[in-house]
Amino acid sequence: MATATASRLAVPAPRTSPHAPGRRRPAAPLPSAPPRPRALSAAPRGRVVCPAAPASSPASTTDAGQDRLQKVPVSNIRNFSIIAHIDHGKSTLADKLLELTGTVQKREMKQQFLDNMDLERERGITIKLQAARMRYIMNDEPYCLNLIDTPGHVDFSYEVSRSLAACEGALLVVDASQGVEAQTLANVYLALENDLEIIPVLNKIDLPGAEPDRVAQEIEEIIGMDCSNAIRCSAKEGIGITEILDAIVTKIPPPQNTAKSPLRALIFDSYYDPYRGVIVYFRVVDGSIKKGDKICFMASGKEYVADEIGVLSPNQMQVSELYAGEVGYLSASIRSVADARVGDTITHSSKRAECALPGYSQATPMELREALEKLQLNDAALKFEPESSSAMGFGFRCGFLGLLHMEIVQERLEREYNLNLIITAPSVVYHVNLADGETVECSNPSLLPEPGKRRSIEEPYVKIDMLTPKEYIGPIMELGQERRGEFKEMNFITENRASVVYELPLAEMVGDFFDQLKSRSAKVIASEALSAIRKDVLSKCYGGDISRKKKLLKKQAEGKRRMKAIGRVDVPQEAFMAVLKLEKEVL
Ligand SMILES: Nc1nc2c(ncn2[C@@H]2O[C@H](COP(=O)(O)OP(=O)(O)OP(=O)(O)O)[C@@H](O)[C@H]2O)c(=O)[nH]1
Repeated sequence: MATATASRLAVPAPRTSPHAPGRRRPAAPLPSAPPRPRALSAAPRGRVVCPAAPASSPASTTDAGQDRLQKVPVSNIRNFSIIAHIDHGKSTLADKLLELTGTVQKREMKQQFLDNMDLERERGITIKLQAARMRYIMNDEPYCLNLIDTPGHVDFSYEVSRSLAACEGALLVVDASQGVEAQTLANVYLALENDLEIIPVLNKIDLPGAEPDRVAQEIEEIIGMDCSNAIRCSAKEGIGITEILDAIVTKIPPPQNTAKSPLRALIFDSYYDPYRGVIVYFRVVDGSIKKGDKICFMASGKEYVADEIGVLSPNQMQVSELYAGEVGYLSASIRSVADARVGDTITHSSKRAECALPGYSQATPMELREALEKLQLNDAALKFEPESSSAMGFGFRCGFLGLLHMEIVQERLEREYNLNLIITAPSVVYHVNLADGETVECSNPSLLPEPGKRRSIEEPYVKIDMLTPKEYIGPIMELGQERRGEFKEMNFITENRASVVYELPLAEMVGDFFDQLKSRSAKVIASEALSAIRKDVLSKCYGGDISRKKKLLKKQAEGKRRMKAIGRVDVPQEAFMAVLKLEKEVL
Protein backbone atom coordinates (compact mmCIF):
# COMPACT_ATOMS: atom_id res chain seq x y z
CA MET A 1 0.00 0.00 0.00
CA ALA A 2 2.94 2.28 -0.77
CA THR A 3 0.78 4.69 -2.68
CA ALA A 4 -1.30 5.55 0.32
CA THR A 5 1.20 7.91 1.87
CA ALA A 6 2.04 9.70 -1.36
CA SER A 7 -1.46 10.47 -2.32
CA ARG A 8 -2.80 13.42 -0.39
CA LEU A 9 -3.52 16.03 -2.99
CA ALA A 10 -3.59 19.53 -4.08
CA VAL A 11 -7.11 18.84 -5.35
CA PRO A 12 -9.26 18.04 -2.30
CA ALA A 13 -9.54 14.29 -1.96
CA PRO A 14 -12.91 12.60 -2.32
CA ARG A 15 -14.56 12.18 1.07
CA THR A 16 -16.64 9.38 2.36
CA SER A 17 -19.55 9.54 4.73
CA PRO A 18 -18.92 7.71 8.00
CA HIS A 19 -22.22 5.90 7.71
CA ALA A 20 -21.70 4.69 4.17
CA PRO A 21 -18.10 3.53 4.13
CA GLY A 22 -16.50 3.50 0.76
CA ARG A 23 -18.85 5.94 -0.96
CA ARG A 24 -16.54 7.99 -3.16
CA ARG A 25 -17.57 11.57 -3.51
CA PRO A 26 -16.62 13.88 -6.39
CA ALA A 27 -13.45 15.83 -5.87
CA ALA A 28 -15.18 18.93 -4.59
CA PRO A 29 -14.38 21.21 -1.69
CA LEU A 30 -14.89 19.55 1.67
CA PRO A 31 -18.60 19.26 2.39
CA SER A 32 -19.72 21.05 5.50
CA ALA A 33 -20.18 18.94 8.61
CA PRO A 34 -23.37 16.87 8.69
CA PRO A 35 -26.21 18.71 10.40
CA ARG A 36 -25.91 18.40 14.14
CA PRO A 37 -28.73 16.38 15.57
CA ARG A 38 -29.76 19.32 17.72
CA ALA A 39 -31.14 21.00 14.63
CA LEU A 40 -34.02 18.57 14.89
CA SER A 41 -35.45 20.26 17.90
CA ALA A 42 -36.90 22.82 15.52
CA ALA A 43 -39.14 20.11 14.11
CA PRO A 44 -40.31 18.07 17.06
CA ARG A 45 -41.09 14.49 16.25
CA GLY A 46 -43.48 12.14 17.91
CA ARG A 47 -46.62 14.18 17.23
CA VAL A 48 -49.89 12.41 16.45
CA VAL A 49 -50.37 12.51 12.72
CA CYS A 50 -53.77 11.53 11.39
CA PRO A 51 -54.39 12.76 7.86
CA ALA A 52 -57.94 12.64 6.59
CA ALA A 53 -58.84 9.01 6.09
CA PRO A 54 -58.54 8.10 2.43
CA ALA A 55 -61.04 5.82 0.77
CA SER A 56 -60.64 2.15 1.52
CA SER A 57 -58.79 -0.20 -0.77
CA PRO A 58 -60.50 -3.31 -2.04
CA ALA A 59 -60.04 -6.84 -0.83
CA SER A 60 -56.78 -8.57 -1.47
CA THR A 61 -56.71 -12.13 -0.32
CA THR A 62 -57.20 -15.63 -1.55
CA ASP A 63 -57.21 -16.98 1.98
CA ALA A 64 -60.14 -15.35 3.72
CA GLY A 65 -59.81 -17.72 6.66
CA GLN A 66 -56.69 -15.93 7.81
CA ASP A 67 -57.67 -13.02 10.02
CA ARG A 68 -54.53 -11.14 9.42
CA LEU A 69 -54.98 -11.19 5.66
CA GLN A 70 -58.42 -9.56 5.88
CA LYS A 71 -58.68 -6.24 4.11
CA VAL A 72 -58.43 -2.98 6.00
CA PRO A 73 -58.88 0.51 4.57
CA VAL A 74 -55.60 2.11 3.58
CA SER A 75 -56.09 4.58 6.44
CA ASN A 76 -55.66 1.59 8.76
CA ILE A 77 -52.32 0.49 7.31
CA ARG A 78 -49.08 1.40 9.07
CA ASN A 79 -45.67 0.66 7.59
CA PHE A 80 -42.81 0.92 10.05
CA SER A 81 -39.28 -0.19 10.80
CA ILE A 82 -37.32 -0.69 13.96
CA ILE A 83 -34.02 1.13 14.15
CA ALA A 84 -31.46 0.67 16.87
CA HIS A 85 -27.82 0.20 17.67
CA ILE A 86 -26.63 -3.39 17.47
CA ASP A 87 -27.83 -5.53 20.41
CA HIS A 88 -30.25 -2.93 21.76
CA GLY A 89 -33.07 -5.43 21.22
CA LYS A 90 -34.67 -4.89 17.81
CA SER A 91 -35.18 -8.53 17.02
CA THR A 92 -36.42 -9.39 20.50
CA LEU A 93 -38.95 -6.55 20.26
CA ALA A 94 -39.99 -7.61 16.76
CA ASP A 95 -40.58 -11.14 18.06
CA LYS A 96 -42.74 -9.80 20.87
CA LEU A 97 -44.81 -7.69 18.46
CA LEU A 98 -45.40 -10.78 16.31
CA GLU A 99 -46.31 -12.81 19.37
CA LEU A 100 -48.68 -10.25 20.89
CA THR A 101 -50.53 -9.67 17.63
CA GLY A 102 -50.92 -13.43 17.21
CA THR A 103 -48.96 -13.33 13.93
CA VAL A 104 -46.74 -16.12 15.14
CA GLN A 105 -48.04 -18.44 17.82
CA LYS A 106 -45.84 -18.83 20.85
CA ARG A 107 -45.34 -22.50 20.17
CA GLU A 108 -44.11 -21.78 16.61
CA MET A 109 -41.76 -19.15 17.86
CA LYS A 110 -38.18 -20.10 17.30
CA GLN A 111 -36.11 -17.71 19.28
CA GLN A 112 -36.01 -14.53 17.22
CA PHE A 113 -38.23 -15.38 14.32
CA LEU A 114 -37.07 -12.49 12.19
CA ASP A 115 -33.41 -13.42 12.48
CA ASN A 116 -34.17 -16.62 10.66
CA MET A 117 -30.92 -17.32 8.87
CA ASP A 118 -28.79 -19.85 10.79
CA LEU A 119 -25.81 -17.58 10.56
CA GLU A 120 -27.78 -14.72 12.03
CA ARG A 121 -28.90 -16.79 14.94
CA GLU A 122 -25.37 -18.01 15.63
CA ARG A 123 -23.88 -14.56 15.57
CA GLY A 124 -26.94 -13.01 17.19
CA ILE A 125 -27.11 -10.21 14.65
CA THR A 126 -29.56 -9.37 11.89
CA ILE A 127 -28.07 -9.47 8.41
CA LYS A 128 -30.87 -9.51 5.86
CA LEU A 129 -33.94 -7.48 6.51
CA GLN A 130 -37.30 -9.22 6.63
CA ALA A 131 -40.86 -7.99 6.55
CA ALA A 132 -43.90 -9.11 8.52
CA ARG A 133 -47.57 -8.20 8.34
CA MET A 134 -49.50 -8.06 11.62
CA ARG A 135 -53.13 -7.49 12.47
CA TYR A 136 -53.86 -5.36 15.51
CA ILE A 137 -57.22 -4.33 16.93
CA MET A 138 -57.41 -0.96 18.67
CA ASN A 139 -60.71 0.51 19.85
CA ASP A 140 -62.50 -2.26 17.91
CA GLU A 141 -60.82 -1.12 14.66
CA PRO A 142 -58.60 -3.62 12.84
CA TYR A 143 -55.23 -2.29 11.67
CA CYS A 144 -52.65 -3.84 9.37
CA LEU A 145 -49.14 -3.19 10.64
CA ASN A 146 -46.27 -3.96 8.29
CA LEU A 147 -42.99 -4.31 10.12
CA ILE A 148 -39.80 -4.18 8.13
CA ASP A 149 -36.91 -5.39 10.26
CA THR A 150 -33.54 -3.76 9.70
CA PRO A 151 -30.00 -4.83 10.50
CA GLY A 152 -28.17 -2.82 13.12
CA HIS A 153 -24.47 -3.20 12.36
CA VAL A 154 -22.54 -0.35 10.76
CA ASP A 155 -21.78 -2.50 7.71
CA PHE A 156 -25.45 -2.80 6.86
CA SER A 157 -26.59 0.81 6.85
CA TYR A 158 -27.26 0.38 3.13
CA GLU A 159 -29.95 -2.19 3.87
CA VAL A 160 -31.39 0.02 6.60
CA SER A 161 -31.80 2.89 4.16
CA ARG A 162 -33.60 0.65 1.67
CA SER A 163 -36.13 -0.59 4.18
CA LEU A 164 -36.73 2.84 5.66
CA ALA A 165 -37.71 4.22 2.28
CA ALA A 166 -40.64 1.78 2.29
CA CYS A 167 -42.04 3.08 5.61
CA GLU A 168 -43.85 6.06 7.08
CA GLY A 169 -42.49 5.62 10.59
CA ALA A 170 -39.88 3.97 12.77
CA LEU A 171 -39.48 2.78 16.33
CA LEU A 172 -36.19 4.08 17.68
CA VAL A 173 -35.09 1.44 20.20
CA VAL A 174 -32.45 2.49 22.70
CA ASP A 175 -31.10 0.20 25.41
CA ALA A 176 -31.96 1.95 28.69
CA SER A 177 -28.85 0.54 30.34
CA GLN A 178 -26.52 1.80 27.57
CA GLY A 179 -27.87 4.98 26.04
CA VAL A 180 -27.39 6.52 22.62
CA GLU A 181 -24.67 4.79 20.61
CA ALA A 182 -23.05 5.58 17.28
CA GLN A 183 -25.37 3.40 15.24
CA THR A 184 -28.43 4.85 16.95
CA LEU A 185 -27.42 8.22 15.53
CA ALA A 186 -26.56 6.88 12.09
CA ASN A 187 -29.95 5.20 11.85
CA VAL A 188 -31.78 8.25 13.08
CA TYR A 189 -30.13 10.28 10.31
CA LEU A 190 -31.28 7.71 7.77
CA ALA A 191 -34.82 7.79 9.16
CA LEU A 192 -34.91 11.57 9.02
CA GLU A 193 -33.61 11.58 5.46
CA ASN A 194 -36.64 9.45 4.64
CA ASP A 195 -38.93 11.83 6.54
CA LEU A 196 -40.19 9.19 8.95
CA GLU A 197 -42.23 9.69 12.11
CA ILE A 198 -39.98 8.46 14.91
CA ILE A 199 -41.28 6.86 18.12
CA PRO A 200 -38.62 6.63 20.87
CA VAL A 201 -38.63 3.37 22.85
CA LEU A 202 -36.43 2.74 25.90
CA ASN A 203 -35.80 -1.00 26.05
CA LYS A 204 -34.41 -3.36 28.71
CA ILE A 205 -35.98 -1.52 31.66
CA ASP A 206 -35.98 -4.86 33.49
CA LEU A 207 -32.18 -4.71 33.84
CA PRO A 208 -30.94 -3.57 37.26
CA GLY A 209 -28.62 -1.08 35.55
CA ALA A 210 -31.37 0.50 33.43
CA GLU A 211 -31.60 4.28 33.68
CA PRO A 212 -34.53 5.20 31.44
CA ASP A 213 -34.73 8.80 32.70
CA ARG A 214 -31.07 9.47 32.04
CA VAL A 215 -31.25 7.84 28.61
CA ALA A 216 -34.42 9.80 27.72
CA GLN A 217 -32.55 12.99 28.59
CA GLU A 218 -29.58 11.84 26.54
CA ILE A 219 -31.80 11.26 23.49
CA GLU A 220 -33.27 14.74 23.93
CA GLU A 221 -29.81 16.28 24.18
CA ILE A 222 -28.09 14.34 21.43
CA ILE A 223 -30.88 13.84 18.93
CA GLY A 224 -33.06 16.79 19.86
CA MET A 225 -36.19 14.67 20.03
CA ASP A 226 -38.95 15.11 22.62
CA CYS A 227 -38.71 12.08 24.89
CA SER A 228 -41.16 13.10 27.60
CA ASN A 229 -43.51 10.37 26.37
CA ALA A 230 -40.86 7.86 25.33
CA ILE A 231 -42.21 4.35 25.83
CA ARG A 232 -40.43 2.34 28.50
CA CYS A 233 -40.39 -1.33 27.68
CA SER A 234 -38.74 -4.66 28.19
CA ALA A 235 -38.90 -6.66 25.01
CA LYS A 236 -37.63 -9.67 26.92
CA GLU A 237 -40.24 -9.54 29.67
CA GLY A 238 -43.04 -8.29 27.40
CA ILE A 239 -43.50 -5.00 29.28
CA GLY A 240 -44.81 -1.98 27.34
CA ILE A 241 -45.51 -3.87 24.10
CA THR A 242 -49.20 -2.84 23.90
CA GLU A 243 -48.19 0.81 24.37
CA ILE A 244 -45.82 0.44 21.43
CA LEU A 245 -48.54 -1.04 19.21
CA ASP A 246 -50.93 1.77 20.20
CA ALA A 247 -48.27 4.37 19.41
CA ILE A 248 -47.66 2.82 16.00
CA VAL A 249 -51.36 3.25 15.22
CA THR A 250 -51.75 6.76 16.62
CA LYS A 251 -48.43 8.35 15.70
CA ILE A 252 -47.36 6.87 12.39
CA PRO A 253 -49.29 8.28 9.43
CA PRO A 254 -51.07 5.90 7.07
CA PRO A 255 -49.84 5.62 3.48
CA GLN A 256 -51.32 7.89 0.81
CA ASN A 257 -54.24 6.33 -1.01
CA THR A 258 -53.08 6.43 -4.59
CA ALA A 259 -54.56 3.09 -5.66
CA LYS A 260 -56.03 4.64 -8.83
CA SER A 261 -52.69 5.91 -10.18
CA PRO A 262 -50.47 3.82 -12.48
CA LEU A 263 -48.53 1.16 -10.57
CA ARG A 264 -45.29 2.15 -8.88
CA ALA A 265 -43.82 -0.33 -6.39
CA LEU A 266 -40.46 0.09 -4.73
CA ILE A 267 -38.19 -2.97 -4.40
CA PHE A 268 -36.59 -2.94 -0.96
CA ASP A 269 -35.09 -6.41 -0.90
CA SER A 270 -34.76 -9.58 -2.95
CA TYR A 271 -33.31 -13.03 -2.64
CA TYR A 272 -32.65 -15.94 -4.95
CA ASP A 273 -34.75 -19.05 -4.58
CA PRO A 274 -33.26 -21.98 -6.51
CA TYR A 275 -36.75 -23.20 -7.55
CA ARG A 276 -38.68 -19.97 -8.15
CA GLY A 277 -35.92 -17.56 -9.22
CA VAL A 278 -35.56 -14.11 -7.73
CA ILE A 279 -38.18 -13.29 -5.09
CA VAL A 280 -38.75 -9.55 -4.88
CA TYR A 281 -39.93 -7.75 -1.72
CA PHE A 282 -41.68 -4.49 -2.49
CA ARG A 283 -43.88 -1.73 -1.18
CA VAL A 284 -46.73 -0.62 -3.46
CA VAL A 285 -46.44 3.15 -3.51
CA ASP A 286 -49.08 3.91 -6.19
CA GLY A 287 -51.69 1.82 -7.97
CA SER A 288 -52.20 -1.90 -7.50
CA ILE A 289 -50.69 -5.16 -8.71
CA LYS A 290 -52.38 -8.50 -9.17
CA LYS A 291 -51.40 -12.02 -10.00
CA GLY A 292 -50.90 -12.50 -13.74
CA ASP A 293 -50.07 -8.82 -14.42
CA LYS A 294 -47.39 -8.11 -17.01
CA ILE A 295 -44.90 -5.99 -15.15
CA CYS A 296 -41.82 -4.00 -16.07
CA PHE A 297 -38.80 -3.11 -13.93
CA MET A 298 -38.21 0.50 -14.87
CA ALA A 299 -34.44 0.70 -14.43
CA SER A 300 -33.53 -2.59 -16.11
CA GLY A 301 -36.40 -2.36 -18.65
CA LYS A 302 -37.01 -6.11 -18.20
CA GLU A 303 -40.59 -7.43 -18.49
CA TYR A 304 -42.08 -10.42 -16.68
CA VAL A 305 -45.45 -11.88 -15.70
CA ALA A 306 -46.09 -11.83 -11.95
CA ASP A 307 -47.03 -15.46 -11.45
CA GLU A 308 -47.26 -15.21 -7.68
CA ILE A 309 -47.84 -12.30 -5.37
CA GLY A 310 -48.36 -12.37 -1.65
CA VAL A 311 -47.73 -10.92 1.77
CA LEU A 312 -45.15 -11.80 4.43
CA SER A 313 -46.94 -12.90 7.50
CA PRO A 314 -44.04 -13.45 8.21
CA ASN A 315 -44.10 -16.57 6.03
CA GLN A 316 -45.09 -16.00 2.42
CA MET A 317 -48.87 -16.20 1.92
CA GLN A 318 -50.35 -15.76 -1.54
CA VAL A 319 -52.94 -13.05 -2.20
CA SER A 320 -54.63 -12.06 -5.43
CA GLU A 321 -53.92 -8.34 -5.40
CA LEU A 322 -51.95 -5.72 -3.48
CA TYR A 323 -52.82 -2.02 -3.30
CA ALA A 324 -51.04 1.27 -2.65
CA GLY A 325 -49.60 1.28 0.85
CA GLU A 326 -49.25 -2.51 1.10
CA VAL A 327 -46.03 -4.49 1.41
CA GLY A 328 -45.55 -7.86 -0.25
CA TYR A 329 -43.49 -10.15 -2.42
CA LEU A 330 -43.68 -11.40 -5.98
CA SER A 331 -42.13 -14.15 -8.00
CA ALA A 332 -42.01 -14.04 -11.79
CA SER A 333 -39.42 -16.67 -12.76
CA ILE A 334 -36.76 -13.97 -12.75
CA ARG A 335 -33.41 -15.64 -13.30
CA SER A 336 -31.07 -12.71 -12.80
CA VAL A 337 -30.96 -10.45 -9.77
CA ALA A 338 -29.74 -7.72 -12.11
CA ASP A 339 -33.19 -7.60 -13.77
CA ALA A 340 -34.96 -6.65 -10.54
CA ARG A 341 -32.49 -4.70 -8.47
CA VAL A 342 -33.18 -3.28 -5.09
CA GLY A 343 -34.22 0.36 -5.49
CA ASP A 344 -35.85 -0.26 -8.89
CA THR A 345 -39.52 0.60 -9.51
CA ILE A 346 -42.06 -1.98 -10.69
CA THR A 347 -44.76 -0.72 -13.06
CA HIS A 348 -47.26 -2.26 -15.52
CA SER A 349 -45.99 -2.97 -19.03
CA SER A 350 -49.22 -1.73 -20.61
CA LYS A 351 -49.86 1.29 -18.38
CA ARG A 352 -46.44 2.56 -17.36
CA ALA A 353 -45.88 5.13 -14.67
CA GLU A 354 -44.36 8.34 -16.03
CA CYS A 355 -41.27 8.28 -13.86
CA ALA A 356 -39.63 5.84 -11.50
CA LEU A 357 -39.63 6.38 -7.74
CA PRO A 358 -36.50 8.02 -6.41
CA GLY A 359 -34.01 5.15 -6.09
CA TYR A 360 -32.34 4.12 -2.89
CA SER A 361 -28.88 5.44 -2.29
CA GLN A 362 -26.54 2.90 -3.80
CA ALA A 363 -23.64 2.24 -1.47
CA THR A 364 -20.35 1.69 -3.22
CA PRO A 365 -18.61 -0.91 -1.10
CA MET A 366 -14.97 -0.90 -0.14
CA GLU A 367 -12.75 -2.92 -2.34
CA LEU A 368 -11.52 -6.31 -1.21
CA ARG A 369 -9.92 -9.01 -3.22
CA GLU A 370 -11.51 -12.30 -3.85
CA ALA A 371 -14.80 -14.15 -3.87
CA LEU A 372 -17.19 -15.94 -6.23
CA GLU A 373 -19.95 -15.20 -8.69
CA LYS A 374 -22.86 -16.51 -6.69
CA LEU A 375 -22.17 -14.03 -3.94
CA GLN A 376 -24.28 -11.39 -5.57
CA LEU A 377 -27.43 -13.42 -5.97
CA ASN A 378 -29.08 -12.27 -2.81
CA ASP A 379 -26.82 -9.53 -1.67
CA ALA A 380 -27.21 -6.48 -3.85
CA ALA A 381 -24.57 -4.53 -1.90
CA LEU A 382 -21.85 -6.87 -3.05
CA LYS A 383 -19.78 -6.00 -6.11
CA PHE A 384 -17.30 -8.23 -7.86
CA GLU A 385 -15.20 -8.55 -11.00
CA PRO A 386 -12.94 -11.35 -12.20
CA GLU A 387 -9.23 -10.97 -11.50
CA SER A 388 -6.11 -13.08 -11.66
CA SER A 389 -2.99 -12.76 -9.56
CA SER A 390 0.34 -14.48 -10.02
CA ALA A 391 0.39 -15.60 -6.38
CA MET A 392 -3.21 -16.73 -5.94
CA GLY A 393 -4.33 -17.63 -9.46
CA PHE A 394 -7.81 -16.79 -10.72
CA GLY A 395 -10.33 -15.21 -8.43
CA PHE A 396 -12.63 -12.26 -8.04
CA ARG A 397 -12.05 -8.78 -6.76
CA CYS A 398 -14.98 -7.96 -4.49
CA GLY A 399 -16.40 -4.90 -2.87
CA PHE A 400 -17.90 -5.20 0.59
CA LEU A 401 -19.48 -2.76 3.00
CA GLY A 402 -16.99 -3.65 5.72
CA LEU A 403 -15.10 -6.50 7.39
CA LEU A 404 -18.21 -8.00 8.99
CA HIS A 405 -20.06 -7.95 5.66
CA MET A 406 -17.08 -9.76 4.16
CA GLU A 407 -17.05 -12.45 6.84
CA ILE A 408 -20.80 -12.96 6.52
CA VAL A 409 -20.60 -13.32 2.74
CA GLN A 410 -17.75 -15.75 3.04
CA GLU A 411 -19.53 -17.91 5.59
CA ARG A 412 -22.76 -17.87 3.60
CA LEU A 413 -20.92 -18.95 0.47
CA GLU A 414 -19.24 -21.77 2.33
CA ARG A 415 -22.42 -22.99 3.97
CA GLU A 416 -25.03 -22.32 1.31
CA TYR A 417 -23.01 -22.98 -1.83
CA ASN A 418 -20.48 -25.39 -0.39
CA LEU A 419 -17.49 -23.38 -1.59
CA ASN A 420 -14.06 -23.13 -0.09
CA LEU A 421 -12.68 -19.61 -0.29
CA ILE A 422 -9.63 -17.61 0.55
CA ILE A 423 -10.02 -13.91 1.09
CA THR A 424 -7.01 -11.65 0.85
CA ALA A 425 -6.28 -8.27 2.43
CA PRO A 426 -8.63 -5.39 1.65
CA SER A 427 -7.57 -2.39 -0.39
CA VAL A 428 -9.14 0.79 -1.70
CA VAL A 429 -9.25 2.32 -5.18
CA TYR A 430 -7.09 5.37 -5.91
CA HIS A 431 -7.73 7.91 -8.64
CA VAL A 432 -4.62 8.67 -10.65
CA ASN A 433 -4.79 11.92 -12.64
CA LEU A 434 -2.54 11.64 -15.64
CA ALA A 435 -0.53 14.40 -17.28
CA ASP A 436 -2.75 14.17 -20.38
CA GLY A 437 -5.84 15.07 -18.32
CA GLU A 438 -7.21 11.52 -18.13
CA THR A 439 -8.10 9.92 -14.76
CA VAL A 440 -7.59 6.19 -14.20
CA GLU A 441 -8.59 4.01 -11.25
CA CYS A 442 -5.81 2.04 -9.59
CA SER A 443 -6.12 -0.51 -6.81
CA ASN A 444 -2.76 -2.21 -7.05
CA PRO A 445 0.64 -0.51 -6.72
CA SER A 446 2.01 -2.66 -9.55
CA LEU A 447 -0.50 -1.05 -11.91
CA LEU A 448 0.42 2.51 -10.97
CA PRO A 449 1.35 4.56 -14.08
CA GLU A 450 4.98 5.69 -14.29
CA PRO A 451 5.89 8.82 -12.30
CA GLY A 452 6.44 10.85 -15.47
CA LYS A 453 2.92 10.13 -16.71
CA ARG A 454 0.99 11.02 -13.57
CA ARG A 455 0.08 14.43 -12.28
CA SER A 456 -1.51 13.55 -8.94
CA ILE A 457 -3.16 10.73 -7.00
CA GLU A 458 -6.36 10.96 -4.98
CA GLU A 459 -7.32 8.61 -2.21
CA PRO A 460 -10.77 8.20 -0.65
CA TYR A 461 -11.22 9.79 2.75
CA VAL A 462 -13.76 9.21 5.48
CA LYS A 463 -15.04 11.58 8.09
CA ILE A 464 -15.75 9.69 11.29
CA ASP A 465 -17.60 10.79 14.37
CA MET A 466 -16.72 8.59 17.37
CA LEU A 467 -18.94 8.75 20.45
CA THR A 468 -17.01 7.80 23.56
CA PRO A 469 -17.06 8.04 27.35
CA LYS A 470 -14.55 10.73 28.30
CA GLU A 471 -11.95 8.37 29.79
CA TYR A 472 -11.27 6.85 26.34
CA ILE A 473 -10.74 10.13 24.50
CA GLY A 474 -6.94 9.86 24.81
CA PRO A 475 -6.56 6.32 23.39
CA ILE A 476 -9.07 7.08 20.61
CA MET A 477 -7.21 10.23 19.57
CA GLU A 478 -3.98 8.26 19.62
CA LEU A 479 -5.56 5.77 17.21
CA GLY A 480 -6.75 8.62 14.98
CA GLN A 481 -3.23 10.06 14.79
CA GLU A 482 -1.66 6.65 14.10
CA ARG A 483 -4.01 6.18 11.18
CA ARG A 484 -2.93 9.37 9.41
CA GLY A 485 -6.07 11.05 10.71
CA GLU A 486 -6.66 14.79 10.92
CA PHE A 487 -8.35 15.83 14.11
CA LYS A 488 -11.35 18.02 13.27
CA GLU A 489 -13.34 18.69 16.41
CA MET A 490 -14.43 17.38 19.79
CA ASN A 491 -17.72 18.19 21.52
CA PHE A 492 -18.91 17.11 24.93
CA ILE A 493 -22.43 15.81 24.41
CA THR A 494 -23.02 15.20 28.07
CA GLU A 495 -20.70 15.66 31.02
CA ASN A 496 -19.17 12.23 30.49
CA ARG A 497 -19.55 11.56 26.77
CA ALA A 498 -17.82 13.23 23.88
CA SER A 499 -17.95 13.12 20.12
CA VAL A 500 -14.50 13.07 18.50
CA VAL A 501 -14.41 13.89 14.79
CA TYR A 502 -11.54 12.83 12.54
CA GLU A 503 -10.90 12.70 8.83
CA LEU A 504 -8.74 9.84 7.72
CA PRO A 505 -7.85 7.83 4.64
CA LEU A 506 -10.25 5.00 3.90
CA ALA A 507 -7.23 2.74 3.39
CA GLU A 508 -6.47 3.13 7.10
CA MET A 509 -9.97 1.97 8.00
CA VAL A 510 -10.58 -1.05 5.80
CA GLY A 511 -8.49 -3.39 7.91
CA ASP A 512 -8.71 -3.64 11.66
CA PHE A 513 -9.78 -0.10 12.54
CA PHE A 514 -13.00 -1.17 14.30
CA ASP A 515 -11.21 -3.91 16.22
CA GLN A 516 -8.59 -1.43 17.37
CA LEU A 517 -11.26 1.06 18.33
CA LYS A 518 -13.07 -1.55 20.38
CA SER A 519 -9.94 -2.88 22.05
CA ARG A 520 -8.95 0.61 23.15
CA SER A 521 -12.31 1.31 24.75
CA ALA A 522 -13.64 -2.14 25.88
CA LYS A 523 -12.97 -3.94 29.11
CA VAL A 524 -12.05 -7.63 29.06
CA ILE A 525 -14.52 -9.21 31.49
CA ALA A 526 -13.06 -12.71 31.49
CA SER A 527 -10.42 -14.59 29.55
CA GLU A 528 -8.93 -18.04 29.51
CA ALA A 529 -5.91 -19.45 27.69
CA LEU A 530 -6.53 -22.84 26.10
CA SER A 531 -3.61 -25.12 25.42
CA ALA A 532 -3.18 -26.63 21.97
CA ILE A 533 -4.93 -29.92 21.32
CA ARG A 534 -2.61 -32.89 20.70
CA LYS A 535 -3.07 -36.60 20.66
CA ASP A 536 -2.64 -37.99 24.16
CA VAL A 537 -0.10 -40.71 23.41
CA LEU A 538 0.26 -41.42 27.13
CA SER A 539 -3.36 -42.35 27.66
CA LYS A 540 -2.64 -46.07 27.57
CA CYS A 541 0.19 -45.87 30.14
CA TYR A 542 -1.01 -46.72 33.62
CA GLY A 543 1.77 -45.45 35.85
CA GLY A 544 4.88 -47.48 35.14
CA ASP A 545 8.33 -46.55 33.97
CA ILE A 546 9.04 -42.88 33.07
CA SER A 547 11.40 -43.96 30.28
CA ARG A 548 8.46 -45.64 28.53
CA LYS A 549 6.54 -42.33 28.59
CA LYS A 550 9.58 -40.40 27.32
CA LYS A 551 9.96 -42.83 24.47
CA LEU A 552 6.34 -42.38 23.42
CA LEU A 553 6.60 -38.58 23.56
CA LYS A 554 9.82 -38.64 21.54
CA LYS A 555 8.14 -40.80 18.93
CA GLN A 556 5.27 -38.34 18.74
CA ALA A 557 7.68 -35.40 18.29
CA GLU A 558 9.47 -37.23 15.49
CA GLY A 559 6.17 -37.99 13.79
CA LYS A 560 5.25 -34.31 13.90
CA ARG A 561 8.61 -33.33 12.40
CA ARG A 562 8.12 -35.84 9.60
CA MET A 563 4.59 -34.54 8.95
CA LYS A 564 5.94 -31.02 8.62
CA ALA A 565 8.59 -32.21 6.18
CA ILE A 566 6.33 -34.18 3.90
CA GLY A 567 2.83 -33.13 4.86
CA ARG A 568 0.47 -30.72 3.13
CA VAL A 569 -0.02 -27.74 5.37
CA ASP A 570 -3.51 -26.30 5.36
CA VAL A 571 -3.46 -22.63 6.20
CA PRO A 572 -6.90 -22.01 7.64
CA GLN A 573 -8.91 -19.01 6.49
CA GLU A 574 -8.74 -17.66 10.05
CA ALA A 575 -4.99 -17.17 9.51
CA PHE A 576 -5.70 -14.83 6.61
CA MET A 577 -8.27 -12.98 8.66
CA ALA A 578 -5.89 -12.81 11.63
CA VAL A 579 -3.32 -11.12 9.42
CA LEU A 580 -5.88 -8.39 8.72
CA LYS A 581 -6.33 -7.84 12.43
CA LEU A 582 -2.66 -7.27 13.22
CA GLU A 583 -1.77 -6.25 16.72
CA LYS A 584 -0.17 -2.86 17.15
CA GLU A 585 3.10 -4.38 18.39
CA VAL A 586 3.42 -6.51 15.27
CA LEU A 587 2.95 -3.46 13.05
N1 LIG B 1 -32.69 -7.96 29.91
C1 LIG B 1 -33.13 -7.73 28.69
N2 LIG B 1 -32.46 -8.22 27.62
C2 LIG B 1 -32.94 -7.96 26.40
C3 LIG B 1 -34.13 -7.21 26.18
N3 LIG B 1 -34.33 -7.11 24.86
C4 LIG B 1 -33.32 -7.78 24.26
N4 LIG B 1 -32.48 -8.30 25.18
C5 LIG B 1 -31.27 -9.10 24.96
O1 LIG B 1 -30.32 -8.30 24.28
C6 LIG B 1 -29.59 -9.08 23.34
C7 LIG B 1 -29.68 -8.48 21.96
O2 LIG B 1 -31.03 -8.51 21.52
P1 LIG B 1 -31.41 -8.60 19.99
O3 LIG B 1 -32.89 -8.53 19.92
O4 LIG B 1 -30.74 -9.74 19.30
O5 LIG B 1 -30.71 -7.26 19.46
P2 LIG B 1 -30.74 -6.62 18.03
O6 LIG B 1 -30.82 -5.15 18.26
O7 LIG B 1 -31.80 -7.25 17.19
O8 LIG B 1 -29.33 -6.96 17.45
P3 LIG B 1 -28.93 -7.10 15.90
O9 LIG B 1 -29.90 -8.05 15.28
O10 LIG B 1 -27.58 -7.68 15.91
O11 LIG B 1 -28.99 -5.75 15.34
C8 LIG B 1 -30.17 -10.49 23.41
O12 LIG B 1 -29.36 -11.23 24.26
C9 LIG B 1 -31.54 -10.28 24.03
O13 LIG B 1 -31.99 -11.40 24.76
C10 LIG B 1 -34.82 -6.72 27.34
O14 LIG B 1 -35.85 -6.05 27.28
N5 LIG B 1 -34.26 -7.01 28.55
